[in-house]
Amino acid sequence: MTVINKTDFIDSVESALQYISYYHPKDFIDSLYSAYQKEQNPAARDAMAQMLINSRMCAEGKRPICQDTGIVTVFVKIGMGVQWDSDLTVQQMVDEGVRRAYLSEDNPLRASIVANPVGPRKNTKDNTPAVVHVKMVSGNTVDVTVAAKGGGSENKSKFVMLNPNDSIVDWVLKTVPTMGAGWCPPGMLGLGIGGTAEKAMVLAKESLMDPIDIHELIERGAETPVEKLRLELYEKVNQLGIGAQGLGGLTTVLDIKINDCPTHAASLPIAMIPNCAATRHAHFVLDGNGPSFVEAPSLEDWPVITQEASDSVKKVNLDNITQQEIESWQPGDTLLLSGKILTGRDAAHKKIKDILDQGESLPEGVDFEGRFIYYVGPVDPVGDEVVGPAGPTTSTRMDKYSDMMLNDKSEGGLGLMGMIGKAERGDAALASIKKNKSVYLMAVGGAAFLVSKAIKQSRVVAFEELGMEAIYEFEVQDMPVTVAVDTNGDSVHKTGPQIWKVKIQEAG
Ligand SMILES: O=C(O)C[C@H](O)C(=O)O
Repeated sequence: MTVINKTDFIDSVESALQYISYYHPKDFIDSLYSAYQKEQNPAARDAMAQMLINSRMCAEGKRPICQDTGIVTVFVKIGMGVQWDSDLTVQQMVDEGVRRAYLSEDNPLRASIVANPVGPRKNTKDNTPAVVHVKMVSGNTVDVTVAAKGGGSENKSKFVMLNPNDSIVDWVLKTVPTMGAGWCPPGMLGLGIGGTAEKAMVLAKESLMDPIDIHELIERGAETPVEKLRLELYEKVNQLGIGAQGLGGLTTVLDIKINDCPTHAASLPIAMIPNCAATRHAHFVLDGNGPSFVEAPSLEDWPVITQEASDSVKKVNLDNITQQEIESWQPGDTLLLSGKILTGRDAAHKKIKDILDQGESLPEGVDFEGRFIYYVGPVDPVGDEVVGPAGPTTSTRMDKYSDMMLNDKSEGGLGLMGMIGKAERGDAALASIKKNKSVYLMAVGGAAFLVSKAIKQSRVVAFEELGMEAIYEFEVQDMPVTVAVDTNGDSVHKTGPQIWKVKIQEAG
């Protein structure tokens, strides 16, 4: 009989969560580096360069890869021969590990969990509770896989009940383009096939805990129907041309993982969950001999990459920007932004709308006229940092506020000049951008620590109670962004994938 001690379990969970916040798995680094080397679209290649540079900086500095340090998801397999020395449940022990890891003084992680999702969505402040899956298995150990799943990729999860003779490939190829770029490709797609609706979702999530090994499968060849499906989907999803950050390119997925199990004769449940560029998971086993700490990798596992200078880099001073200047920007231009920007994301936009709907005035300092907004929820700073990792959040979620933010003050809007975020904008937002001769710029999702180095000053302007969702004013210097939608409403997220899909087809 193995006795597992509460403290060993909690210490191991805490340590694993800290570890995955700053170390990408080696298989992910290798796979991203090989995609970077073969990429032919300069914009997608640059996005992957930023992700790789960011990853190495995080490993060196022990700071989070992404500002979204995720919802903690833990798979615990408990051997039937194990006895617990604990007054806490498994959920409580995991939550204690989460609390300690996220409130660390050396490397605080962002608290992203809100209670009462229907409302009032109040931040729990320590990133608890985690989502815990417990399975009883044979044996005398406790096997734990810890993951921290970003909200942007989790939001793009899909589920369908196909008929038994429907094509899984057709459904995946139809569905992936609808997911846009908010899941921060390139990453993995995890599929759960079979069981019931809820079983398929858990299978899909668990498949993402496996290492990237598609190239080994390509080399040895598929032997089972599931392996054949993995290879077919890997090839065909990449032929869609979506590319890194949805900019168009050769690599959209680094691997396709599939878990399957028996199902009802009438059913074919399919769950598909993407994993973003901030792939974070670690595995450890407790055998009664103390805590288990995952061994630190060698920095030699990371390639040393320098960003290639683009021909069309423009330096922009946002403090004296003119309408004429923004109208000269073309989709795909690289800009280095300096000056002051305001931030705001989901909760701040809702609060602004509620205030305006009640006919009240916005708090002092919240004046968006002629300014740029950055959609971000940063990590708290440590040491001499101005701000912790601060990469862009998915802009599409703010689409419905476009008219409110962009319309001229004379039309009841807030007169915002431009927006900075990640992923594509929907048709209503594009129409609003075009009508207001505004612009939308994108920063690279998954390069949060790198982006934060361009932020030289930070202060909270309003809504401090919203925590990371407060409105800040950042002073930035040479913050790298790409023009994603120009003042005519033309979007690189529409043209990029179209162009690269054709190029890939033509290359045969
Ligand atoms: O919450 C965030 O910071 C980002 C989110 O994960 C997203 O990708 O939209």
